Amino acid sequence: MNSIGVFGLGVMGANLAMNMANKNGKVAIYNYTSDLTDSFQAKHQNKNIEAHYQLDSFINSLEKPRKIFLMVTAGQVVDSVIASLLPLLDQGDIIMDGGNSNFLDSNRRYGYLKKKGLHFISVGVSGGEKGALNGPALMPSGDKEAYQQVAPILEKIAAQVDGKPCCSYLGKEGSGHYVKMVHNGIEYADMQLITEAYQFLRERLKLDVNQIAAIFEEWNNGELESYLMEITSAILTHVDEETNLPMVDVILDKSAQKGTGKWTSQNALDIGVSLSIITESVFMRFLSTVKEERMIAEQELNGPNPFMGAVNKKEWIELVRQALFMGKICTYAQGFYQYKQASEQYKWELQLDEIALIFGGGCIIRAGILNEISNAFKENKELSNLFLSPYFKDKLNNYQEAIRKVVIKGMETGLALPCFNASLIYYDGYRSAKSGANMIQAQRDYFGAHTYQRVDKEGDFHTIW
Ligand SMILES: NC(=O)C1=CN([C@@H]2O[C@H](COP(=O)(O)OP(=O)(O)OC[C@H]3O[C@@H](n4cnc5c(N)ncnc54)[C@H](OP(=O)(O)O)[C@@H]3O)[C@@H](O)[C@H]2O)C=CC1
Ligand SMILES: O=C(CO)[C@H](O)[C@H](O)COP(=O)(O)O
Repeated sequence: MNSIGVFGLGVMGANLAMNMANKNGKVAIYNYTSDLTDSFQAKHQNKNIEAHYQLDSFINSLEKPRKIFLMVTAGQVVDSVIASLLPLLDQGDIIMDGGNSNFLDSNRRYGYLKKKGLHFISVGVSGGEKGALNGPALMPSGDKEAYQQVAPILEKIAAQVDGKPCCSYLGKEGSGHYVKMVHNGIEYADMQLITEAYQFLRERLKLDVNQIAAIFEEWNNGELESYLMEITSAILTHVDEETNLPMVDVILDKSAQKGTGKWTSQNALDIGVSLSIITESVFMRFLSTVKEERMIAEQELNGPNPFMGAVNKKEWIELVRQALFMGKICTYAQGFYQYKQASEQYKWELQLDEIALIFGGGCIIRAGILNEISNAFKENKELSNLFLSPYFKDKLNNYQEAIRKVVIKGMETGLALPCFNASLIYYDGYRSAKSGANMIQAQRDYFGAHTYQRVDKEGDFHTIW
């Protein structure tokens, strides 16, 4: 009998199946069309893998309680796959969904399958195809007792950091997919921040791609160390074989997205938290898609002189480095604040230090900073915002001037740096004891009798203006 079945042999499913077979033992595989099963068989010979072309033989080949790992396109496909499995399953069997499913769908599926006596485990997976094969970060949630039955498999296939798996039980319902969703939001913002640093170095300091690659490589040896930094440096040195140009210059500047960043922003609006940096990164992807309009607008609309003139490049490179690190801190502060609020509102009891540890290896946003984040939440379980932990407070106080200079220079020279900008606005907004909201309240009361609170006494008040 096989200890687990993988349903879905696309990019991720095929690699996860190989990972499971290499590290865990016997794995059954199935894909709803035979093509991917055939190509998997042609590509891999692994004695631990048993391919099935019929759904019932796939299911019947599994040890009970059956453990089925779905790695299919997110959305309606997951529902239709679950519907096809239901007649073949017994009470106590476990379905895991490893796709980037919306956590609201996962909450619904969890409740629906529970009523049928089945367990549903949301498993956020990060690491791309290489991670899936060699060790991804895994974010599982659902019933803890069900998780304990699959933990030996998941924790073995996950990335390992300092002998610990980047996988641990996160909470109830679809919280695992929620954690993965915000992970992706952070991923969007981190990518955009790195892109803004790159644009500043290239378009304002006039450095070439190889110089920037070397700078990013150097930064990657310090506090900015991360997988995304590492791959950006590698991307910059990659040359297109057809044109001999830097690959990055050959790629059309329109970015796609599958939706997880947008969901993160939508959820921030739903639960009422400030998520300006991730949201800007989503908006920039939208804006990037109107390439044709942007090309016309460049001819039609005025901007300032884009040249910085004679400047000390070394000094500016260091300012950009500090601005990038500060942007990262602000992004994580917002993302982890969102986790905290969601955990309270949805009653999930998410452990923020544990989430940061899971992100430490295998996943796309893995980075040195995550150790510091984990420490900050471990040292103070009540910490509301990373900004107030000693390590990050110190960094912000030291780097706020740098990001200010970079943002101002971007504005002065007409270079849009939305995530740097949003980071600084969040920082300045958060550290202001006095906001402008008293004026907003006065305006609301003036036109709508919405009432306001006073600074000098308790209660709700209304003025006849
Ligand atoms: N690629 C990545 O880096 C990551 C992807 N993910 C998530 O993992 C999931 C899978 O992604 P990935 O492997 O990249 O995607 P692929 O497009 O490579 O694979 C999709 C899989 O879903 C199957 N599928 C599609 N429609 C149906 C259907 N109607 N019924 C049954 N099966 C169906 C496909 O089978 P067929 O081809 O035969 O139609 C295929 O096996 C997605 O949710 C994705 O968001 C998560 C982390 C990283
Ligand atoms: O989950 C992932 C990485 O963590 C997937 O690669 C996802 O597709 C990335 O998001 P998008 O396609 O929207 O850029």
